[in-house]
Amino acid sequence: MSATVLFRRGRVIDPRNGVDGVRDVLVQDGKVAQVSDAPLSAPAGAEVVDADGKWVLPGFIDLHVHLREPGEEGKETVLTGCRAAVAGGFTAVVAMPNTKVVNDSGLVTELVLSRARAANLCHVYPAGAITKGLKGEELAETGELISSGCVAITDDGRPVMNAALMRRALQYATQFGVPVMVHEEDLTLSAGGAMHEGPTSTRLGLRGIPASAEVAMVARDLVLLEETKGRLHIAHVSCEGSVRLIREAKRRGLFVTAEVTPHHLILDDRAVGDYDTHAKMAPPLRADRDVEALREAIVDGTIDAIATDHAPHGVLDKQVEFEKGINGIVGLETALGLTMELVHAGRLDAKRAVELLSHGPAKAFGLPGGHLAPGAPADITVVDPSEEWTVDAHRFYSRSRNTPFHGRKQKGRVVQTWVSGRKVYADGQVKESR
Ligand SMILES: O=C1C[C@@H](C(=O)O)NC(=O)N1
Repeated sequence: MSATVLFRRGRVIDPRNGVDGVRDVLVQDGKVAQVSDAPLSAPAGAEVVDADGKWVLPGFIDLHVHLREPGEEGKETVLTGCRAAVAGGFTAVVAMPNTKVVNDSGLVTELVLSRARAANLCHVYPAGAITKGLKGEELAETGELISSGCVAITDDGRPVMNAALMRRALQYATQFGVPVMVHEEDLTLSAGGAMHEGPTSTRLGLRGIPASAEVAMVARDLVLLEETKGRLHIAHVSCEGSVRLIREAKRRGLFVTAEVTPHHLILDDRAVGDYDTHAKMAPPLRADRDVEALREAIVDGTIDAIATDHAPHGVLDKQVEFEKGINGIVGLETALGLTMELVHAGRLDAKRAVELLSHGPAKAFGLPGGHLAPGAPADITVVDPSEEWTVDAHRFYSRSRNTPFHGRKQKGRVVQTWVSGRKVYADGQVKESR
């Protein structure tokens, strides 16, 4: 049930609508009803949220989440992933198709959507596969995927190595008005690599993945984008060379958007330390110069969104030799804290940080939400910007705990999450209504 709610005297940061100041926000019937400079009186029966000293924000939208259902429910399910999402302040997530069965058909899309309806916590938007079975050989039924509810197509986890196929995917997806989301990795350059190629990989004696494995594919796809006049979204950008190409493509007016993960903004390849598989992911953590370039790119608008690439894996996937460790880390419950590190360090202003987590992703994929104008869905995240806390992976709502950030001190925490005017997370508890 969505009640009448009054968020009182919070700092409302709504970048799309140019709002940054103390406001009252009234929510009715699952929508934002009023945003007011002057204090509002609470309608009879309204729940009042004292937001003094807190930030009242458009709900966060994560363009890149692995929910693992169907097929790997031991790592995550749609339900446990949605719990982790709302605990992290996310009111909407885009679910990657590299499940087992792959989401390359309307049937799997509908299954994910029905699990999301049953979870009834946050919005879940499935992404469908570009190619059947993610094999990179034959296009999946793009039209069927989109009419069943997919908001993008992607082979995430794998690149589309066949350029002709990629070109056709861009042509098709454009007709349906959805972005092609790409995992940029030239497999002939990354083959056998376990981490970024640089002094640290040399010291550890690990085969490296050069930055060119990503940059060369970004270059190829921007050429194809220009030719097809399609719509391209570049997932988890990790290096300086990619940033430079995307910046230039945007300047020339190509329809390209891009995301970066919190971990690529915070850590460099030295985090692999002593063969720590919790610092292993695709693309790998890069050099400090790349991290610096990514930080500049989120500020200047080259990057549109912070997306977590939440990638749950089991203990046995990680407690192995580094080369055998599986790629990926969970991210939903640490994204805000890590982003706030950049805000507190003066590297990112609060308004832009909020934009990267809300309006930026909404705009990139054409999703509802991401702002708080009257009439917008009442998807709202309340943050205490000064609460200090320590990441404890054992307390994650996610079914998996694979994070390099366990024990890290954070300042800034999600205190409440509201979806369509319903409180789904508060006081450290997910509020289920199934
Ligand atoms: O692209 C990907 C896929 C993901 C996964 O675990 O599915 N893990 C990663 O680290 N990168």
